[in-house]
Amino acid sequence: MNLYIEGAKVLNAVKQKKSSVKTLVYSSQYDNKKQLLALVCETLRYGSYLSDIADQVDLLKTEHLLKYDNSLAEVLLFDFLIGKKGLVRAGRLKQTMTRHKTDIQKAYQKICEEAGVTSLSEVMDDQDISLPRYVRVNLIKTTVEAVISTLESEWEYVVSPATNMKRFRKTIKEFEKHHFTRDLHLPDVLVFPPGTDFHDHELMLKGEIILQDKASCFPAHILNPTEGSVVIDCCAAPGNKTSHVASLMKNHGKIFAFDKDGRRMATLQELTSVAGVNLCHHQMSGLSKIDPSCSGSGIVSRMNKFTDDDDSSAADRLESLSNFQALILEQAMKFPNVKTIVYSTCSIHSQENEEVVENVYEKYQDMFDLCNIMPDWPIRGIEGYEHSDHFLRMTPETSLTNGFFIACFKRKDNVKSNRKNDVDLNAEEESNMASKAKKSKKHKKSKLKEEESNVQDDDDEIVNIDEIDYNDSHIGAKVENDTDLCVDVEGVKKVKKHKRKHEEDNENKTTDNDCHFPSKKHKHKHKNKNDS
Ligand SMILES: C[S@@+](CC[C@H](N)C(=O)[O-])C[C@H]1O[C@@H](n2cnc3c(N)ncnc32)[C@H](O)[C@@H]1O
Repeated sequence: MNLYIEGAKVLNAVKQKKSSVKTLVYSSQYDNKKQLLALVCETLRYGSYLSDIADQVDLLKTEHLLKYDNSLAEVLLFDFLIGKKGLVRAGRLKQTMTRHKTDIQKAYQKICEEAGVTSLSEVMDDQDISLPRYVRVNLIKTTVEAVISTLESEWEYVVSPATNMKRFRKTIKEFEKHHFTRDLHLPDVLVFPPGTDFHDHELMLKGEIILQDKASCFPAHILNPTEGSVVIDCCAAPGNKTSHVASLMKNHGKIFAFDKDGRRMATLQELTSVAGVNLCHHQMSGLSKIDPSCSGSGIVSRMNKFTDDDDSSAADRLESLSNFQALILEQAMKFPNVKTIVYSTCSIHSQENEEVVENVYEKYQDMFDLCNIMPDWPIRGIEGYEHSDHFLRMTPETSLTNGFFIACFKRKDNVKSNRKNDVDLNAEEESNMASKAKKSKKHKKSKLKEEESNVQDDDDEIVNIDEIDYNDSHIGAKVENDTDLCVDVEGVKKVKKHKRKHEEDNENKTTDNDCHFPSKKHKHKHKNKNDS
């Protein structure tokens, strides 16, 4: 089977909007899906230029082998001109292209000259959004000041004068390669130029810093757990947010980390262990029949716009994802002593965000309030939803992060539940959860092994390009338990605690439903154009 013929078939079907690139590539008979996906995506990226070159050279009219197939000409031109290895195993198609080599190169040069570049990849690089490298300081092991001081031997710390996001963006855009600064919004996050490589850095290896996109650092801050809190991380693996919550709790309190995927859970255990987290109980959860992934449509990838599903099967998928997300959010609301719930996704789709939150809120508004988180954050939920103003959105263009969505609920004062069944059910659930956690601790290793062999590999259908996992996403509902309730591994115990001074201080700082970020008078609205 020929790569280019298959590539052209997929490309034609995509152009006719028959299905998404991913679906078409997976249903192709061509063995090397990764290679096929890369070829189609790259050809789409350079599409208009390649089509221009084919026109200028008159390839379609002069070469019967191309059968008036513009897509075939484009995939061939891509590998002929731009692809790293040139045309591979193209047989007679290669001879066809080679016959026109001089004309093709002339046309390519002309286009480059017109664009003022020496190669078309320069044009593409300008169009790609590269996000800064965000580094989260692990407060369990060190302090932000200590990390800055260590890093100053290699990088230059820049004190940003920015007081708003626009200026902060400017500071970062003007960064030189060796610059870094503190994040404007999150006190434990440092910002470096895109592509800064920390993977082998000693601070990384010691677990003192963690590479985590800024957007995904917001949920833990919005949850704002005090030391000693009890937190349930519902979809926890691979554990970045779990370890962040532990860091904010200074390793004091309890975290129940749930995930249904044994392999990812093993990663969570490794990650939290390197980070020195020792308050975490890991648990495989039930609900395993529901499609686990969110669309991950907010994750910045050069290929995203070409691989994003926008066909009807994707609509079905979005629907089942949002059903799952609503289910898990409702589940969190049913815990009778849960005080704060943070819901986040790295999807840009309103079906997984505003719709999920508003539908669940409608059912539970007698018990929970929607918090007005970070009132001064300029990008709110999609307009047209009743509570858009209460939601946070992030986009690569505005916040220089992956696309992200966050909502936060707080239990109304003195309202436990007006639904008898919920309370009964929850006492049982909490008890189950606690005893499962105990069991899990005892049999952690054997259970993991067993689950790993049983678990369906969610990533089976994922093809990575440049190591990007398109399906990675955050269906994270985090639950901070009422401080009056201690969910212990022995079982559910109600323990009246004296509120500690720092908790009272914290309460005094927090007004109504506003979370702990400083509020500003002016609110701006932004309609997210990316939403579909
Ligand atoms: C995007 S990931 C979570 C990322 C994680 N919060 C972090 O910050 O590292 C979503 C997780 O949900 C898990 N998941 C999916 N369905 C689940 C279910 N029914 N119960 C528990 N976890 C589930 C998946 O296995 C996956 O690890």
